[in-house]
Amino acid sequence: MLVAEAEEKKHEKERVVNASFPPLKMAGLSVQELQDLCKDLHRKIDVVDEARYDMQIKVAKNDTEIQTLNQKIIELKGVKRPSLKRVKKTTDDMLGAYTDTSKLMKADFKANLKTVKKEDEKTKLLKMAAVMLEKEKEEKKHEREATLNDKVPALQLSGLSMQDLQAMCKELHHKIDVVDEERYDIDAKVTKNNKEIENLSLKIFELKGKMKRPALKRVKISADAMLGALLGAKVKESVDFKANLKTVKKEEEKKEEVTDWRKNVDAMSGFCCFVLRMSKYKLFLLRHGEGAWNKENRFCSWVDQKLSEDGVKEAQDCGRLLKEQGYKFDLVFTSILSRSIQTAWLVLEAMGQEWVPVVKSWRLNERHYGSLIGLNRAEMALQHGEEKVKLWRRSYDVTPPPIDESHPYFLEIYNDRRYTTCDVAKENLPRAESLKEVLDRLLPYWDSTVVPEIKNGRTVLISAHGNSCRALLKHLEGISDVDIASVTLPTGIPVLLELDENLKPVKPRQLLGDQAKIQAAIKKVEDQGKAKQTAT
Ligand SMILES: O=C(O)[C@@H](COP(=O)(O)O)OP(=O)(O)O
Repeated sequence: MLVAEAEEKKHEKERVVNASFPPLKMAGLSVQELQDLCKDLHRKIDVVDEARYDMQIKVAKNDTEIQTLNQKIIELKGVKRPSLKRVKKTTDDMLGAYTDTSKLMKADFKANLKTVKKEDEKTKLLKMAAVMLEKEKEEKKHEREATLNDKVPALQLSGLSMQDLQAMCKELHHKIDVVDEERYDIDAKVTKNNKEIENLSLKIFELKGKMKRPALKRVKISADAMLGALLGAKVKESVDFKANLKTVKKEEEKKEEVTDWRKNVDAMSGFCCFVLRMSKYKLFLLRHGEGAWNKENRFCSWVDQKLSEDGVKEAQDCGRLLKEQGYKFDLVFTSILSRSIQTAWLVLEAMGQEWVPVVKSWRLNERHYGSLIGLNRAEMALQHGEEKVKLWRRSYDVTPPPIDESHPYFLEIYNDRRYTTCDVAKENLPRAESLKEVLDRLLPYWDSTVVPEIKNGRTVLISAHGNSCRALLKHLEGISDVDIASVTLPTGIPVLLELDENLKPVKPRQLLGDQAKIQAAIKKVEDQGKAKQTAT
């Protein structure tokens, strides 16, 4: 069986590599055409080699992460890592250690920082560390460029005969195959490592046994609705009967609190009230195209992942659709996470409106999923039940357990330079958020920065995330705390809101595009929280 599997993998690899670079056809080509072909092949080697190089770096990073996670598991199982020696060092010694890279690896920063009492000394050290990190990043960039240039030296075509050119084409074509095969193998390793990291993270999560049962939300619901639910009528999955029974004390409580503007509208005989109010402004909300971790079904949140290939296409399709429908933007707001920025760029490019200003703020970031970050939703549903995962993902005021320093992505997030640019100090940035907390941090930005632009007549696109857009929709449409749980946004689908002069919606939100596809995409996002077995 193992042999058969290995054979199958080999064929798959050959198929993929051959499909990316079909056989060489040189018959009948002129000298000029052969030169062009050489250039094209040379460029392709560059592209594949860059991809290969980046993946190799990722493998190295993942290997370190796997080691750290394994160590963590050993510790959690009770075998203690030998404690780090706390060396009392003067600030000058420490600064020396930071500037001397050979000592840098040995410095136990955490232990030492505790010994540095004065605040200004700590700041000095942190600044030095930031400079060091920046320098290291630059060095890595140069190293990358140097390695890539070495591997694919510049093309020399002048004075080559037709025969020479044909030989060179063959050589370059062969080289592409070699590099692409390497890239393929490394890619497979990245996928394997990702899976391993995911499993280890899950194991740690379980070992810590930290997961507190999130407080159940008390939903006010009418007695009739509850009886209906008990008798099998169609009810929302999120209803918590126990909590509800306690809230239903008197028959008067049958009166359901209606804060959803759409319900109010229904109560006032439907659409007539829309036509009474004029649409003054158009606002577009967009959840970015599919990100790498959306594809892997992992909670991505504040981890900075790029768009997947499908995500790039979604963003481009979205731009083309908006262009076809004749929309023009004056201003785009994004979060400070790459997937929302990349989406904004691709949309603007597809619309031919690249010049439109793009303004970024952490306040539009995805909801901070705390310690759930990096974990696979389906596996969490298997472990903790679909209901709980739904509460974490869709309830209004349940905050997931916070991220702490031992979390595998803690440093990647909080050491990122972008979080030194926020309008709150890094240590006051969230460690986990409910949807309510997202709205709390988003509203001041909306009121102070976005609203004035809209009221000045600018057509605004907000390219953000599933939950930051849901929070904004809740605010704008007055959706109730309960009903917001059933609002799900698919990736790459623009949501058009038509607003009156007070920025109140005058008609239901429109998800633009093929409605059947949109419904299928919404279902796909909802199903991410189901406990289906993931392939191993
Ligand atoms: O953090 C994430 O993984 C998703 C949302 O996850 P769910 O709330 O859908 O679980 O955010 P986005 O892809 O919009 O940036």
